[in-house]
Amino acid sequence: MSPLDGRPVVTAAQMRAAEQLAIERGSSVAALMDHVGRAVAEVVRRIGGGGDVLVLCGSGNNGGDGYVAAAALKAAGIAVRVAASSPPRGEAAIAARAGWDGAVETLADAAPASVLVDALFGTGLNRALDDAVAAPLRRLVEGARLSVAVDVPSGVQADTGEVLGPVPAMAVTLALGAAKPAHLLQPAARLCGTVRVLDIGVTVDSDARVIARPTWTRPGPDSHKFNRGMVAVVRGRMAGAAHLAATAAMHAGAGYVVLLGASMPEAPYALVRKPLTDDALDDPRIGAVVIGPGLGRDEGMREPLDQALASDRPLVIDGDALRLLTPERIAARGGTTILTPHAGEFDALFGAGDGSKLDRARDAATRSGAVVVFKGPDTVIAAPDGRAILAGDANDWLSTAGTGDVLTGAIGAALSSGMPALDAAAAGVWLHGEAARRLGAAFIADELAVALKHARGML
Ligand SMILES: NC(=O)C1=CN([C@@H]2O[C@H](COP(=O)(O)OP(=O)(O)OC[C@H]3O[C@@H](n4cnc5c(N)ncnc54)[C@H](O)[C@@H]3O)[C@@H](O)[C@H]2O)[C@@H](O)CC1
Ligand SMILES: [K+]
Repeated sequence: MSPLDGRPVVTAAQMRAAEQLAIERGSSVAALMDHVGRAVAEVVRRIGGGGDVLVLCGSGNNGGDGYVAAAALKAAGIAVRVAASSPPRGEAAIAARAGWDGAVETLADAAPASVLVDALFGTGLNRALDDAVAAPLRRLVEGARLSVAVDVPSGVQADTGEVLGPVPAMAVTLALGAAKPAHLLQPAARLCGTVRVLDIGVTVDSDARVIARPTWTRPGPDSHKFNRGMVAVVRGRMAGAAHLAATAAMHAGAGYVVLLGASMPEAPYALVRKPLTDDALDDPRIGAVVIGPGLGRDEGMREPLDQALASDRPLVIDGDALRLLTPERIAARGGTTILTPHAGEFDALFGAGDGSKLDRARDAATRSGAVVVFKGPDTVIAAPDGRAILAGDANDWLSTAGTGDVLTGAIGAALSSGMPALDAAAAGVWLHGEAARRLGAAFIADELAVALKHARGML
């Protein structure tokens, strides 16, 4: 059982393919189910505090896992009961049911236990739960001290993170073999509680991963202000937003941050202010140009945006600048570009789609040729080559003005240090998330920008 950080994220189809490969190499569905069920039982025994257990089993292989777990718990001396939504279908699940020698109650009649194990539906869910299942599930989760979902909470769509109908929240979810998008994407992620990956003896790989602590070198004896990373932030109509991004870049560890479009010195004096002259972006030491926070969406702001697009410097584009662009225009730019849209900006730029957030971010990255940071309570970072990084579990207090500007600045700092674009985007998202976690509640964006230094200090 291990945390999600850095682990592959797989769809149901990818997971089935990995399982199929394991089967071709000599395993079987029954053997995998046996492995899973026993591993689930071991975790439930450890975290269940010796309390009695009720295992809810569905008709598919998720239910099969449940029967194996129940039998293993019983063998370990735990008081365990089983209730089923319908009889098992499929050879392995039928065999697993046969391995359980106790009674099988109906969901409607089952009384709660102190520990509830939800093995009703996993990756095979294809529609909302019937009320005859949803209502007892809710009642039994409410009546339990601890609820544990096997693979995903029943009622969530594993690939998209959609919640099909009202589904109760679990305390713990045991992701089998690998994380699924639903463990990170909202609204499903909120219903998963603490997610741990359970090794099931199947090798999985994917070009999507869960965000992990970045590798971001600290200054050394050879460091000076320019080789630590030089960030140029373009100021627009609302100077405060660009100022937040610039402050964030400094506290994320950039060596030299210049605010372009301003000239009067003012605090903080570490922030260099210069006018946005025609050659302002020509300095080859600039490791990242940040444009968009507070830029303004009026036609007058097209000029600085054109200048930034024409420059050969790595570019981070956020906020208003995204409203003045098309994916084709960004793709035509070439070079390194990172886009950081929230949902509204994303829809305006790429169109409102109905795929999963992961699919939409990937499609946007392909179309624009840019790394796309599709931010929100869950953030998906996608690269044009198909790689993706998912970050869940954001501090809800980030939903306040200016925090997006801070993220843009943090990503700018990472990019300016020479990191590849996908890594830089992920490093900025990680730092931003960690700073917010440290601040706790009701912080403001100015504090978040400063708190980046504490998160940076952890690296
Ligand atoms: N494929 C494998 O080799 C393994 C799969 N494992 C488990 O198998 C799960 C996937 O198994 P399945 O593909 O059998 O799928 P599920 O066990 O998730 O359930 C699918 C079954 O439920 C029905 N169903 C779907 N939505 C329903 C709804 N709302 N109401 C009523 N019935 C509904 C489907 O028609 C199907 O019969 C994984 O999540 C995992 O727990 C593990 O046992 C390890 C091995
Ligand atoms: K489940």
